[in-house]
Amino acid sequence: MSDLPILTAAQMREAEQAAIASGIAEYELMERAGAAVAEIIWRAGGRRDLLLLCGPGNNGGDGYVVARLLRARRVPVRVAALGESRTESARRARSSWGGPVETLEDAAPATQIVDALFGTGLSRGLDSAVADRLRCLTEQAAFSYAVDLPSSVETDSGALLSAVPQFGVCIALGALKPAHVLHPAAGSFKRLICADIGVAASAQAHRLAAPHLEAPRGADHKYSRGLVAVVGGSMAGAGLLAAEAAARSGAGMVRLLGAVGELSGSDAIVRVKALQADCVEAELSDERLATVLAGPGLGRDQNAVGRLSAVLRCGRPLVLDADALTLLGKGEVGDIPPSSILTPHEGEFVRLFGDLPGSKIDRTREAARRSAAVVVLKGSDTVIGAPDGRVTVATGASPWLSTAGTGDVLAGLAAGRLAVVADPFRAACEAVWLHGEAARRARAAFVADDLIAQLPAAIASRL
Ligand SMILES: NC(=O)C1=CN([C@@H]2O[C@H](COP(=O)(O)OP(=O)(O)OC[C@H]3O[C@@H](n4cnc5c(N)ncnc54)[C@H](OP(=O)(O)O)[C@@H]3O)[C@@H](O)[C@H]2O)[C@@H](O)CC1
Ligand SMILES: Nc1ncnc2c1ncn2[C@@H]1O[C@H](COP(=O)(O)OP(=O)(O)O)[C@@H](O)[C@H]1O
Ligand SMILES: [K+]
Repeated sequence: MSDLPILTAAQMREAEQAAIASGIAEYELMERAGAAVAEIIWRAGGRRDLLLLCGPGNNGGDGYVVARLLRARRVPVRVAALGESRTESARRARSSWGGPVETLEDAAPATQIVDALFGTGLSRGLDSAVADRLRCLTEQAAFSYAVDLPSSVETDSGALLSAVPQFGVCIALGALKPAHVLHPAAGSFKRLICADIGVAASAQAHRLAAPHLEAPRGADHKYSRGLVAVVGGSMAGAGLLAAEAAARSGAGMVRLLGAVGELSGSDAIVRVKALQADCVEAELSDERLATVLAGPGLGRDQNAVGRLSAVLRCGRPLVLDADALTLLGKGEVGDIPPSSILTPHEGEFVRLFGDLPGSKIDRTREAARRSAAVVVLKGSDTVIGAPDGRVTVATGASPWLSTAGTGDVLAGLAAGRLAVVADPFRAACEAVWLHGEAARRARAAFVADDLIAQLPAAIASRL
């Protein structure tokens, strides 16, 4: 997994224009795109018969290049087009193909199908007859490819503008687009390949990459490795899950502040009786504390408000989750201290920041800017935003994560990694990646505790 750049349609056009200004002709970019796609299809499908569906723009142009190149390798290729080509490069690619062009309605199914109808230029949903035909042909093929994007997905938001069939492979050209990583669009293909076409793309948004972690050094001790306090509350199990995750995150020591004696769990976690706000305040004055986590199981009553206020005043790097976010959203406690990590799910996010416009990437970035905090907006696509505009998006997390308590594990993990690396954005990225990796290792039907058990192996895999 690499930290591939993610570009919006406009940013991609800018990158393309810069490449053209540097002396690469637009048609040359189309040839490169077509060659990259043809190579991928050739390697997987060899001489299996293939049907290319070509649209009117440059996405269709890429398709004609693919058709020509695979015909040259003696693949039985047919082309079906949606009208005439409307750009100069696409017309050139079509005339270089020079073979027969069927209509979409008349085209018979094939073993391999390539959707080169629309890419970043899609401006509205497909006509229902076109969407139906695309679905039918795709479902009947054994191998299916979407060139750049599945036709019907909105490039910048990942929304579906009309029904999208399930593709086997999506081949992103030059860079990833938001629709490659954001749901629902990111669920419309099984595999994603990003083809390099020589367009230099620098971006503030990237796909989350596997982190490089460091093992403790000989001179380290439990305090130098990071002391984490987890401020528990009325739902003690959630606080314990978070504390257990923090304890297996690489941090040196974890204290769980709350009631003592009523919970099982690891004896490595130091239970500290701190039921009232003043006790929490006293405990959080320990200079050695590297991070404080509040939220999982905190509760929402007046006692929780008092405890959270003590947390917000303590001056340590914070991770705020669950009930802490809900109380902040209600405006019942103070402001969010800068450099905190916030880990909302969609509901908590809206309660905190309202109904922000734009894609999940835009909304997370704006929330991070407004709060001066690192915001981890969770879900099947988790977006991590920093106040300076950097964003990473985690893809491919196991849907088995949709089970109670996994958010508490993520919050504990984020607090632990923050204690280790002292950089909120890096800590949040590491935590999200490790969480996804623990889920991958736990395979299926796991509960939150099983994720925690997988954390040491997930960490060991990145040392
Ligand atoms: N960027 C790069 O570096 C490179 C980009 N390359 C490729 O270019 C692709 C982008 O090409 P593109 O801009 O020509 O847009 P594309 O998606 O082909 O379609 C636009 C056309 O479709 C039309 N149209 C839109 N929606 C419609 C609908 N629902 N139903 C019917 N018509 C509809 C729209 O007309 P409209 O009616 O909106 O005016 C317009 O005519 C990109 O994805 C990649 O594959 C590579 O070649 C090389 C390097
Ligand atoms: N369908 C899904 N696919 C992948 N990850 C998911 C899915 N649903 C939830 N998750 C992840 O599981 C965790 C759930 O967190 P949260 O909603 O706070 O649950 P809880 O409060 O029960 O712990 C988050 O890390 C989220 O990203
Ligand atoms: K396409």
